[in-house]
This record gives sequence, structure tokens and C-alpha cells, in this order.
Amino acid sequence: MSRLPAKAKLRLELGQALKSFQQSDSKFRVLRTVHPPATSSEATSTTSPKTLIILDSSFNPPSIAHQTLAESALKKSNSDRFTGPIRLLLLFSTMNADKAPSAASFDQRLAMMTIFAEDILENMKDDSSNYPIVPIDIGVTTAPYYTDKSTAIQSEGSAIYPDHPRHVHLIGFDTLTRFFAAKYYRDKFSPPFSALNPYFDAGHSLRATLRPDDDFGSVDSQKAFLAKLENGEMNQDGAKKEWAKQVELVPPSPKAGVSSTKIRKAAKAGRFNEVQDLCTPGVAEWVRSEKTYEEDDRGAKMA
Ligand SMILES: Nc1ncnc2c1ncn2[C@@H]1O[C@H](COP(=O)(O)OP(=O)(O)OP(=O)(O)O)[C@@H](O)[C@H]1O
Ligand SMILES: NC(=O)c1ccc[n+]([C@@H]2O[C@H](COP(=O)(O)O)[C@@H](O)[C@H]2O)c1
Repeated sequence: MSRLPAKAKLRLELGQALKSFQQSDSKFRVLRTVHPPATSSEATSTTSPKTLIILDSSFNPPSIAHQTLAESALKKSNSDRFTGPIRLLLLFSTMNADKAPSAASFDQRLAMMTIFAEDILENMKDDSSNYPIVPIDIGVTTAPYYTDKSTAIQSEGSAIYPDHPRHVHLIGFDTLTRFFAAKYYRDKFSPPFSALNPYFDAGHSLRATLRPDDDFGSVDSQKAFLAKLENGEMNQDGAKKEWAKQVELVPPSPKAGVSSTKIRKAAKAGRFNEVQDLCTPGVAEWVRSEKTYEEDDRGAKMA
């Protein structure tokens, strides 16, 4: 293995770790931790977090919009309100609630997540007065829903997160509407939103970034969606209006128009300048050199 080029080695190691996870009954596992440059990995790996910031995504591929979600949450002026120590978890679901697995293979996505984590840490290092030093975990889960993801992390992540940290899931507005969509819970829960009680009772929260778009609607209509929770209009399905206090709405970032779909399409068409604009440097280099989307740029949400 030692003679393999670095990228092939990374894929192989992550592929093997993923296979071992998939062959187990586990629902959550951290496969790797990326440590901030120039800090002792021992020091950061033994820091048990009280707040776990989680970016769950298909990472197909990681984009600068994902980078903004993570960095904005970590920025000291925003993260000061979280109880420290803080840790960031990049989480990949092997089972997505709405998408068929396609385009980049799972070992490639895990490799891109690792490179993305290194890019984020490098970027934050350059602005260290504004960002805390945090390790970034690369994790996998089989759970497609946020409530189940958090339950799996609580029960199976207790060795790496022994202090039972509060979870802050970073999501975009499109995902907020799916978090609060009764159709996902109706089969097993009556009323459907009673499925969310354990999540909010545990003190977990959501940091939802507005994402104005032709498909997702204007900023005002997106704010109006959360107002329905606040006003009790979702109570008939079992929601509680006080949950709104655990949902932070974040103004859209200048990267609001960026999506992984755009990157896959640009890569397939060979527009690598565009890929470079939409990805962090290491990820853009990976997509180009590994020809990640040369054959297949699918990965759109299923109907
Ligand atoms: N530009 C953006 N603004 C706000 N949130 C975003 C943005 N891009 C992604 N997100 C959020 O990041 C999370 C993970 O994103 P996801 O992997 O679905 O990316 P995507 O770009 O929407 O993917 P795809 O284009 O493949 O559907 C989701 O909660 C999504 O809403
Ligand atoms: N109700 C829910 O918890 C719910 C609904 C739809 C998608 N999801 C998850 O949101 C994450 C992001 O989804 P997309 O990659 O489809 O944007 C995925 O892990 C997906 O499985 C969760």
C-alpha cells in the first residue's frame, strides 16, 4: 500500500473503513479525523466536545456553499454562543432520504470530504483570530433522517463524544422544509411530528441558511415557512411552537446560487474554471485529476 500514490491510498483506506462499517450493524462511525495544521493531533483528538456542529451532505462534490455553511457556524462571532469545546462533523449518509446513489462512488466522496476538511482548516488558519481551532471528523451513517442520525451519533459515538454534546445540524432552507415535512414520519409516527420530540428534547438545534432560488422561493416566503412553526400552524401534525427557538435562520450567503449539481455539470462538460470557482482548491483539483464526473453527472433528487 505504501507505494500507492497519495490519492489512491486515501481512497483505498477510506474504502476499506467504509466496507468494515457497512459489514457491521453500526448506524454511525467516525472513519477519520482531520486535525488543524500545526496542532498536536493528540491534543485535539482528546478534546471532548460539548457542541457538535454537523454538516450532513451527499458531498457530490463538496462545494464552496458547504464551506460557507461550516465556516459561518464556526466563526467566533457566531459560535461563541455554543458551549465549547466545539467540534465539526462532516457526515455522509449511505442511505439518502430522496436520492438514488449515483455519480461519484462513496470512497471518492469520503476522500473529497477529507480534502475538503483540510481545505477548510487551511482557510481558517489564515484567519485564526476569527475561528476556533477545531478538529474535523469524517463520519458515516446509515440513517437518512436527522432525528435518526442524531440518535445514532448519541448511542454509537459515545466513545469519541463522551460528554453527550448538543448537535447543531447545518442545513439549507430546502432541507428545512424536508425536516418539517410530515410525509417522512407518517408511516411510523402519529401525529407525524412526534418523531421530532427526542431531537428537540435533547437540546439539539438546526442552523438553517436561507437559499432563495426559483425552485425554493424568495427570502420572505422562506421566513414565512418558519413563521408557521412559530405560530403553531404545524401543531395539528404534532409540532410544538417552542421548537422554533431551536431553529436559527441565517441570511443567504453570497454563495446562495452554488450547488453540487452545478459542479457536476461543469465537470462533465470540461468547464474546469467553473469547477475551480465553485469548489475549494483541493476538491477542484481532485475532481479534475480523478475525472470524477467525466462519465456520470447524475445525483439529482428523486421525484
Ligand atoms: N447554496 C446553498 N445555500 C444554502 N444551503 C446549501 C447550499 N448548498 C447546499 N446547501 C445545504 O447543504 C446541505 C447539503 O447539501 P447537498 O449535499 O444537498 O448539496 P446540494 O448542492 O443541494 O446538492 P445537489 O445539487 O446534489 O442536490 C443541505 O442541507 C443543503 O440545503
Ligand atoms: N426529514 C428528514 O430528516 C430528511 C428529509 C429529507 C432529506 N434528509 C436528509 O438530508 C440530507 C441532505 O439531503 P439532500 O442531499 O437530498 O439535499 C440527506 O442526508 C438526506 O437523507 C432528511
